[in-house]
Amino acid sequence: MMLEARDLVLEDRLAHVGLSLRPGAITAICGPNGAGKSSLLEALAGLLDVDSGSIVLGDRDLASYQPRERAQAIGYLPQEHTVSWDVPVRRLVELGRMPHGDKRTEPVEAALQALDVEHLADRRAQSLSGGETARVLLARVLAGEPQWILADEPLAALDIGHQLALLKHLRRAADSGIGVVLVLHDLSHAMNHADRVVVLDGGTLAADDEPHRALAAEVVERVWQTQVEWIERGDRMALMPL
Ligand SMILES: Nc1ncnc2c1ncn2[C@@H]1O[C@H](COP(=O)(O)OP(=O)(O)OP(=O)(O)O)[C@@H](O)[C@H]1O
Repeated sequence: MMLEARDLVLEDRLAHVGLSLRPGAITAICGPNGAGKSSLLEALAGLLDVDSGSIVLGDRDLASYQPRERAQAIGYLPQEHTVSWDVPVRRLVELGRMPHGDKRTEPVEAALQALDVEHLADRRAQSLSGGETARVLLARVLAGEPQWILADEPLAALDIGHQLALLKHLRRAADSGIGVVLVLHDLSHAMNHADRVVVLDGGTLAADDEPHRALAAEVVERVWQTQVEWIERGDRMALMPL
């Protein structure tokens, strides 16, 4: 099922943004601070009242979905990683099954393993480090086995090893048909791991294309106002500030 933003307008935050996202791919949303990335992701998750326009999942307006049905389809990880309940980690991840109303343990164990947090399963959730918290909250999203994973800066608190492990996992999820949408500040990760990059600037679309085009040095210079050069090594690219 496609996930579409149709002519979205949100006061001072998004202006006439239109996007059509296909499942089975990783889409990165990039842009400078305040560009509207989190707002767009929240809107795509059906969590914002927009001034005009709509979000359409499949052939229906997302607003017409029951909250439970929407939560089964879309797993959303917000930018703020707050844990309000000091329950054991496994219990927190089990809450990801809530939209399904079942107690299946297999997706919970798979999510704990995928995010490398099995060893933390019996720890109190509020006792975790920042990166551990981020991984546990993403495990809760994965435990719900959503058709779409929408994650706001999922790599920000992670060390490089866990960043790459998560990107590999998300690639496998995308290859299995899940739609993955990530807000990313790290343009090298977006370049190397996304199938498509949406660049926002001041609440409008500055680019929406395959990574090499959307993040070409001239686009980065224009949108981020920073001079850069891409260094190529094999099939990997690294961003070099000039
Ligand atoms: N709840 C809100 N009400 C009004 N304006 C908001 C709200 N949240 C964010 N904004 C403003 O909307 C604009 C876009 O914010 P948003 O959080 O979507 O940007 P972003 O691209 O995710 O930024 P960052 O990289 O800093 O996380 C900013 O100018 C921000 O100050």
